[in-house]
Amino acid sequence: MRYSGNRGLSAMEDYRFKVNLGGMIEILSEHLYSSPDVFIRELLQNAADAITRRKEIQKKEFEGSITLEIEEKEKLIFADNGQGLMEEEIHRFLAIIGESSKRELTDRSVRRDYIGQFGIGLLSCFMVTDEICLITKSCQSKDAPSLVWRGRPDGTYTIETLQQQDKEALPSPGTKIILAAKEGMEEYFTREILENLITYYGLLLPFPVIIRQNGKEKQINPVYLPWEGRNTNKQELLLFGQMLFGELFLDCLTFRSEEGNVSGVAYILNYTVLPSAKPAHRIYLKHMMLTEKGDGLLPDWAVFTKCIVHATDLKPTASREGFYEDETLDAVRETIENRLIAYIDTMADDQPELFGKFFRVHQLTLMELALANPKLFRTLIDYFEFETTRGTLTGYDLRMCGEDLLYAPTREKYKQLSQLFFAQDQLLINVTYVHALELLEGLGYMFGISVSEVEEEEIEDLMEELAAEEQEKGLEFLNKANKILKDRDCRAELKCFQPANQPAFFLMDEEAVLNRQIAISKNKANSIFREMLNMISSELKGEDAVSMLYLNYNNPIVKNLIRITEEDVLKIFVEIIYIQALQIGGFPLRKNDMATLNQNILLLMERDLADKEE
Ligand SMILES: Nc1ncnc2c1ncn2[C@@H]1O[C@H](COP(=O)(O)OP(=O)(O)OP(=O)(O)O)[C@@H](O)[C@H]1O
Repeated sequence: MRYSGNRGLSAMEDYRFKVNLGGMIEILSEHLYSSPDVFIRELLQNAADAITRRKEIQKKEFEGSITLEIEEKEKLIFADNGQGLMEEEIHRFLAIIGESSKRELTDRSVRRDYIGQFGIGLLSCFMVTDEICLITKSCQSKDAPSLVWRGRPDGTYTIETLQQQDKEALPSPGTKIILAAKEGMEEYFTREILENLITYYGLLLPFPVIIRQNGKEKQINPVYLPWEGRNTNKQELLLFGQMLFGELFLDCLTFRSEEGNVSGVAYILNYTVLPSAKPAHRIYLKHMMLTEKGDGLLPDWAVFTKCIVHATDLKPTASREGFYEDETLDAVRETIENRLIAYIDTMADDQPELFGKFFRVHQLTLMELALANPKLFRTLIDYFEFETTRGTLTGYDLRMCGEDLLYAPTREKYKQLSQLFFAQDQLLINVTYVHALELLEGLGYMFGISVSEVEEEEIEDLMEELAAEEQEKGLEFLNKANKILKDRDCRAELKCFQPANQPAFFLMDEEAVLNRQIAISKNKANSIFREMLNMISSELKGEDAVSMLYLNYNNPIVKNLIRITEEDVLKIFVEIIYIQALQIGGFPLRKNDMATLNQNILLLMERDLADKEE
């Protein structure tokens, strides 16, 4: 009892918090642990720590081992030959929640060689059982007795000392944990589930982990890291990956970071994944499976890999499902990142065939990667492909062609111009594919090549002026044609260009294209939407947005047209050429365009028939 000084107030008493263990277990199972599966992880972890501790105490060689004995759907016995516990340790470490023998006694800091640290892991067993029975014998004294501790979720426990002759007494140091299946949790006591779980969590443990059932034993782990120390060749590593992840991989590479003492293998997926994909890795801490999420540890862009990673010096979060973000983690990520980049870089030169496959499968991810990383850009840009008027060209072809690089910014523009550029063997690049423009601009920047959007002048450069006397001959015709096209916001010009069989080439201003699309949509739209479209079109330059119809003087039909004097006949031809040029360029046709075309074709047919009758 304590008194509150000399003020004459009543006595004040100190009370102790009490913990409702049932409530705590509920919190742990519902909020901290992702599923009851983790009880196997916690048991393995404690056994591994106990073996580490015994090695430390005994200072002489002994081989640790863990055995899981299964009584199908009823019971499991989880045994290790670790350090075991004395009675006072049981009272302290098992009975006080949050107390752990794995912290430094002096400053309570976390010991780097142990996996556990919080003193709550064992409670996870209550997700699958109503009683934890732990039989233990300490290695610290020759005469240490076998003790039986029984803990229940209501917070009560008992300790019993066994006599040496008792059947359950342990012959040598270690700990045995016996769990009976809680109602409804029998599936966690089946061979199938337990073997899966123990392999998943304990595959990389450095001492044998054995499953025993009906007198038969099976070891589930190789006891060494397959990618370290020994001369495991690539084929073997690929087989290991196939066994681990259950799929075939294109290739694999190993990595190692001294910081955090991290090493592992990155397996290259054999199929395309979206850059936003979240692959399932296997990330182990101190030989125990920790998480499938590579967040923070593996570069975000490494989506084309599945990795198995082992770390000893990274700090896990409380839920043990990830790592704390700190400088060490950043350094490890950078090392893995550099290794992957170097791998891609050298693969391009050393294994061109494999690189070709890799490149085809992961093109989209590699584009993003190249754009974010100048070093990789330099390697990869030569392999990306671009659609051009000279066929499909790679980045390498483009940077070696020795020409300025012109591109069409929209699909429509490319469609309009490609015929003209193609006919004169001029280069025009379609950048409307994902990342194409950024890659092209990056290429220009890196190799000092001019990259620009195609302008009207460049288009006009592909067309020749008519000789002076021909121009004069064509003037009257042009005036008439312009009169015919006036209502269509279009101006005609006479030029010479290739291909000669193309009578006209239509070039529409970007805003004129939009105007045309709006006009078409307005016809179909309801009144509110029509209002909106009106507002948009009023902001465009409207009247000034004039399109050009370049009539090709190299074309025999156009040459003949110039000689036609009857205006009604000329109108038929000019309108047909105009609408046909629209169609070739892939422009949206207005409602009356098709009607005009049909009407004109009929008129031509009538004229032709009338001529024949005469
Ligand atoms: N197999 C075992 N052998 C020896 N001691 C054990 C064993 N299992 C548990 N203990 C003791 O019980 C304590 C509590 O275990 P528990 O799993 O609850 O927490 P922890 O391992 O210390 O930390 P964490 O909650 O991070 O796992 C341990 O610190 C250890 O002293």
